[in-house]
Amino acid sequence: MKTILVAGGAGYIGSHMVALLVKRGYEVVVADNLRTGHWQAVKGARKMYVGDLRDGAFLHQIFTENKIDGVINFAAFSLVGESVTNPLKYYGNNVEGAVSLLSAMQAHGVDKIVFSSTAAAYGEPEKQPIEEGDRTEPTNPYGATKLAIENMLKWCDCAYNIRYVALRYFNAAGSDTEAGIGEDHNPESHLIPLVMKTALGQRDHIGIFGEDYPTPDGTCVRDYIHVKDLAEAHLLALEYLERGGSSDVFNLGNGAGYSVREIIETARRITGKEIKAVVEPRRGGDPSVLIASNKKAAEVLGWKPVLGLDQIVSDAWAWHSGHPNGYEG
Ligand SMILES: NC(=O)c1ccc[n+]([C@@H]2O[C@H](COP(=O)([O-])OP(=O)(O)OC[C@H]3O[C@@H](n4cnc5c(N)ncnc54)[C@H](O)[C@@H]3O)[C@@H](O)[C@H]2O)c1
Ligand SMILES: O=c1ccn([C@@H]2O[C@H](COP(=O)(O)OP(=O)(O)O[C@H]3O[C@H](CO)[C@@H](O)[C@H](O)[C@H]3O)[C@@H](O)[C@H]2O)c(=O)[nH]1
Repeated sequence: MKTILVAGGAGYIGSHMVALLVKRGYEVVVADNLRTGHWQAVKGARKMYVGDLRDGAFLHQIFTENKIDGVINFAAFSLVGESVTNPLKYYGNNVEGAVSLLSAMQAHGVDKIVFSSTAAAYGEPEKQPIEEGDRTEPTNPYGATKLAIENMLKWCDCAYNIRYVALRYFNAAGSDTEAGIGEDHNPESHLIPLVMKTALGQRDHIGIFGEDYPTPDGTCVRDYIHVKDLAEAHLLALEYLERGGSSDVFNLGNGAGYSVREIIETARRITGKEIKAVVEPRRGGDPSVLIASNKKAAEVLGWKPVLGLDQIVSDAWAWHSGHPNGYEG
């Protein structure tokens, strides 16, 4: 049985990864400092280590006590706006955490890593759908830290033969209703959970950040991808590396775009709630359209997302209506 270290496994996407790995018969070891994660989200892991990736002694203990076959790294700060006002917090956590993790892998002879990158690595896209070879020019420090780590991974492959898959996610959403886990960020900044909180009556309205974009209804268009489809892609990436696959970068998105207004309409239909929406000014740094080409992930990894927008919204609604206070109750 293979043992996988999931760094950031108590977070939103990481906890869904843990649940899938356990379901598919992997032994799972989690490392998380619980800064934004929740211990209650970690289901079925063999061990959970609470500590910081930047702490070399902490990682040395994990790699000494467990025979780790591969690593998946979700641990990062990921609030775009905060990264603009406090870039050192982002370089300090995201890049230093990755340096420390790769150093421990090198020291302990672990040679496979799957890394959470982001569509923010592209910045303002040159064309739609976005392909992996397109220009990468992040427009905020968050995206820049992820791109810096992708570059670092390239050099670590050359120097230490640590092979990697970097996965550039588009907009993750939804939940695993069977495992009883979901999205619980504080503060929450993502559109779908905020729409759910509005449907629950926890917020008076959802703000629509700008309606003067060059899109069909004037609101921003994004590619929403179910967190369970994301987790499946990581598993395929891990299996690809286990087969000897060479280091590479893949987009993970549905390949379809929905506007902010379309998301709110879908949520009204699925929840049966009114969901008041108010147009507000644009949020700085938002590209008008981000849609993934997922062709490369299909061809090389054999990944095909199967859960569309209705499933994403209904699973998000199941989680939020069943856990109105997140993991706290
Ligand atoms: N949510 C999205 O739509 C989205 C899109 C693109 C990329 N991503 C990336 O996916 C990853 C997971 O995102 P998420 O939404 O699940 O975030 P999250 O904040 O819920 O999860 C991150 C986890 O990492 C832990 N962590 C952070 N820094 C750490 C450190 N130094 N040491 C140990 N643990 C640490 C946190 O406590 C948390 O449990 C992140 O790397 C994020 O940048 C997310
Ligand atoms: O209250 C809100 C919140 C968001 N939006 C809009 O909804 C869209 C989606 O926003 P959000 O859910 O915050 O996601 P993004 O800003 O698109 O960023 C996500 O998706 C990116 C890739 O597409 C990743 O890089 C980021 O990590 C991830 O947070 C954007 O157009 C926002 O302007 C609103 O109109 N009102």
